[in-house]
Order: sequence, then structure tokens, then C-alpha cells
Amino acid sequence: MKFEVTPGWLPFYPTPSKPKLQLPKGAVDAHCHVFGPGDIFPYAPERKYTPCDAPKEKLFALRDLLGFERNVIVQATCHGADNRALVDALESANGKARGVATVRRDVTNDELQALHQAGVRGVRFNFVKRLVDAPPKDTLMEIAQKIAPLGWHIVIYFEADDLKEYWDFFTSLPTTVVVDHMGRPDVTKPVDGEEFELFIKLMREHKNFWSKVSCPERLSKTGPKALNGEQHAYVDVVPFARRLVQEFPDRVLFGTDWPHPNLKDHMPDDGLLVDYVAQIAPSEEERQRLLVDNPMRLYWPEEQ
Ligand SMILES: O=C(O)c1cc(C(=O)O)oc(=O)c1
Repeated sequence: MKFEVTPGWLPFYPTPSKPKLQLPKGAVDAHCHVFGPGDIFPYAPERKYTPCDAPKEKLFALRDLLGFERNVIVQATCHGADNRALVDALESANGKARGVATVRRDVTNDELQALHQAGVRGVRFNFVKRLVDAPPKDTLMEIAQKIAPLGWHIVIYFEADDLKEYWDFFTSLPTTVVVDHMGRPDVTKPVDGEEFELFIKLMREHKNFWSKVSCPERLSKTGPKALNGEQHAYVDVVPFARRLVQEFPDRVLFGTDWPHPNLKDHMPDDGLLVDYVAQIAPSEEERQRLLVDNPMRLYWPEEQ
């Protein structure tokens, strides 16, 4: 099937640089996606955007260039609950990728087992209105109850503004819960202001919560952008990620978010995005936890 890309869509950066930062051995890119290709794995009818194809071969080549050894591939909303592109990528990765799927309430145990076999270790609940019409909470709780016995976790994606509303629901989830992109703080607000303190409180009071300290390119308002060799990109986002890395060193993950869906302003050079990690995790010990120990504990516990 041929798909027309959403007007204004920015394709991923064609020639990423090799990072200056050398990643620790065994580093995991814990948040990235595959899109299509649409003629093999069609985009979902209910999608809110149509991306350009970003196939597994490109992802694996990027992994090697950047110095990662493994990927966690997260089901993107443009594929809805059709996990075929994700499963295909996982099955092609020689054990070097795990996945986070999207499932519906009527998913069967056999289907869950097949996803587990392919390398899926979690499901994603998305509440961002420009991306999805979120299912009702009782539907999601039913899914949570179904996946919990598999030892899977739940990845949640929401806007900072919505945290209050979902607080009771999120904190009643029965599994480890991983928050995408730091709960999308407005980085023009203070890092110790009301909005981000609420997120810190969530992490402090609920030890089953983890946070991805990813997506500075999405959250930044003032840059500078990860382009043209910039070694100090997205300085306005650094204090937020730095705070999480310092306060919750065992419950943070980092991912590139390649191929960066829905960016409007610019497309980052992924090599420079890796160099950004030196700003939020300046010590080798912090990077070891962020990039190796934490994702391995969550996604490859059998190797621990
Ligand atoms: O902010 C976004 O647009 C975005 C979208 C998706 C997705 O469509 O799944 O995933 C992300 O991690 C981020």
C-alpha cells in the first residue's frame, strides 16, 4: 500500500555524525521506533500522522554507528495495535532488541505469549491527545492485569498538564511503570517549580516508577539544536534530566527517540544527541547505570 506522508513531515537526519562520547560497553538505546515500510507493514487506519518509512535496517545501522549494542523498540502510534513491524524488527535483531507493544483489551494469552517470545516486555499506554484517542481507564486496567503475570511493565506517555488527572490511575497500576520523556515538562518553567515537583513527587513516592530522560530535542524551547557539531545542545532541558539522573540513578533510561516523529522545527543529528548524554550524566558511573545497568535490569534480567 502507498501512503502519503503528513505534509511538513521532517525525515530523520540522513548522515548522523559519530558521537564524540564513547558509550559504555553494552549500552542500550532504550527508546526508538520503526515505521513500516508502509508497503509491507501498513500504517494503522486510526493513526493521526503518516510518517516517512524508517525501517529496521536503518535503525540497526544507526545503533552500530552511535555505539549502542542494543535497542528497545517502542510501538509507535502510527501502527496502532498492529505490532507486525515491531515483531519483525525484534525477530531480525539476533536478541539485541526488546520491544514495547500496544495491545487491545481483547488480546488473548496466546497472542501475549507470541509477543513475549518475539522479545516484547511491556505495553504502552498513550494519553497524548494529538497522537491517540486514549481508551477508557477501565480498559487499560484490564490490559494491565493481563500483562502483569508475564512480568511485563507499562510505558506511559502523557503531557505534564494531565498528570494530576491521571495520578490515581497511574499509581494504581500493578507493574513497573516507565514514563516517556520525563512526563513532558514545560522547560520554560522552573526545574523546582510546581509542575516538575509533582513529577518528582511521583517518582519519590512510587518506587515502581521509572523515567526516560529522553527527547531534549522535543522539549527544548531555546536549543541550541543538536546540529553542526554542537556539544552543548538543548541546555534548557539539561537541568530537568540532570535532576532525575541524580535523584533516581537506578530508575532512569535514555533513548534516542529515532526517527523522531512529529518534530516541526528541526531534525537532530543523532550523533550529537548521544553527545548530549554527557551533559545529563557527566560521570562514567552515571552513564553505566543510565545506559547499561538500568535497561539491562528491565529488559534482559536473565543476563543479570
Ligand atoms: O511526541 C511524539 O510525537 C511522539 C510520538 C510517538 C508515537 O507516535 O508513538 O512516540 C513518541 O515517543 C513521541
